[in-house]
Amino acid sequence: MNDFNDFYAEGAQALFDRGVKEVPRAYIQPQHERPSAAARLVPGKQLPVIDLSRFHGDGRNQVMEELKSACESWGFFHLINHGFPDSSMKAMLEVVRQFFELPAEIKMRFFQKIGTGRKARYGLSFNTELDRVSDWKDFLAHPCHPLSDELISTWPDVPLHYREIATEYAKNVRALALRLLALLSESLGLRESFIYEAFKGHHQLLVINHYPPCPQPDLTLGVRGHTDVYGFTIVQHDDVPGLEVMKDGSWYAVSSIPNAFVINIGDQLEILSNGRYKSIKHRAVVNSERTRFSIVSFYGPSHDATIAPAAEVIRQQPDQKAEYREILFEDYLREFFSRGLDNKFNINSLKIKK
Ligand SMILES: O=C(O)CCC(=O)C(=O)O
Ligand SMILES: [Fe+2]
Repeated sequence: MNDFNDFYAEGAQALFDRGVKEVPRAYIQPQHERPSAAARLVPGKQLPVIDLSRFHGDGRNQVMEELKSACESWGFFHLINHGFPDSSMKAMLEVVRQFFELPAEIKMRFFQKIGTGRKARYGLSFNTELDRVSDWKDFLAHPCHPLSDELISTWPDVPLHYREIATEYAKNVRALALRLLALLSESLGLRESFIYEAFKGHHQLLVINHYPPCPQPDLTLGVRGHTDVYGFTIVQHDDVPGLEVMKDGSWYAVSSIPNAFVINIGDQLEILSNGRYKSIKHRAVVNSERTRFSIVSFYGPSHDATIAPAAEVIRQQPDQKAEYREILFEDYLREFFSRGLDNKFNINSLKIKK
């Protein structure tokens, strides 16, 4: 085994626990990807904030406009007053902390080198066989829909209340996701149930990212720049900064608002909206002081759904032409998971050439 693989198997948490003072070679990003070599970090500018409670009142039209504009320009927004129980957010973060504190041999019971989106997975990098540079993180991922005893029995049985708390969290995420689906449909001028139906059986994948402190945070990344492949993403952060969003060629650091979620548009909604809504590149940087967690729920089509630009959206556009080819979501996911993070499958391959 070369040292690349040695370090790979070890993972960021183990390196941190061992007290390494230098980031091993396998974690060092090429110059142009490093946080310090990146485009300016633009201070002050912030993601739009959408207040979900205002959809019920007088401000509805205005908030709908804000939602539309956030999805068109940023592809990202903070969501506040979302009705998601605070107790469920707190309990999830706590049980997740406990999971990552478990001894490595217990977490490794769930270890898989490559993801499929179908099985519970403890991972040390996106694709342990193909990534040329590893992420400074470890993570736990598992599907959450359709929720059944059989599905839940495939989730980690440790810590003690993990399954119970994650079940509650998954139900709350789904309830929020269904509200967002209706609002996003309406914001595109589609009937309320349009995206709900387009996603067919629906898929919901939970990914919990754990970023231990890093001795040389300028050399590595928690997650390299990527777009999310599902419909949209619902992210719960703790209070440690790290998420950065690419806009107009610059990286913007996203602040954390207590009890808010960060929502972002994924590739499938970019396709369905014929490019009106943007699946924006983002990444996570790490720091030398504090452990950071993000609890990420990907929501989107079931594997057997075919995603295509919506005819009604195309009709509203000046060119009135589909910009993307349709694709079976299973094929999209297969491409995505079969590559390393360095060579990630890209939505551009579906763009119709003019
Ligand atoms: O940790 C974060 O804030 C972002 C993680 C992320 O982008 C992802 O898991 O897709
Ligand atoms: Fe992401």
